[in-house]
Amino acid sequence: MKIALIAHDRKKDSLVEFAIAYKNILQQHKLFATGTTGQRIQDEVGLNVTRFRSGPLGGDQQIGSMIANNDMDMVFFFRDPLTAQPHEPDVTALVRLCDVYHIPLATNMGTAEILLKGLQEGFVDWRLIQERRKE
Ligand SMILES: O=C(CO)COP(=O)(O)O
Repeated sequence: MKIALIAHDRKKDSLVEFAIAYKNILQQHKLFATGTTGQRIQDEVGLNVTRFRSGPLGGDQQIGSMIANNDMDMVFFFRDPLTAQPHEPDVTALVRLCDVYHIPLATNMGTAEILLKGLQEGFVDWRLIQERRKE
């Protein structure tokens, strides 16, 4: 499965901790990330990640494009609800596309844990069916 990892600055530590905790699951999948988030995941967790541009520089839209092309299976986007983002329209657009294309999306640690464990336990059937259709 293709998984996107994104975090606003104040949530990057949490996403790194999450990735460390669930490295054994995440390393089984193809990982994609916005620039700075991806760099931290590579450096501090040792996972291979395809890095796009930094979120504010278009990285969110690049991941959004994969979603729109039915080429992303799950998104972990640790958003900071307490800090205004200069690229809020990009954030909103990415979240909206997840809903348009029924892509599982976790925006916080609690949901992320359930989503990733559910993936590991085989509960994410719908996306697997979509993935098989692309073959
Ligand atoms: O701002 C972001 C997502 O909206 C994250 O971008 P970076 O990973 O480049 O910091």
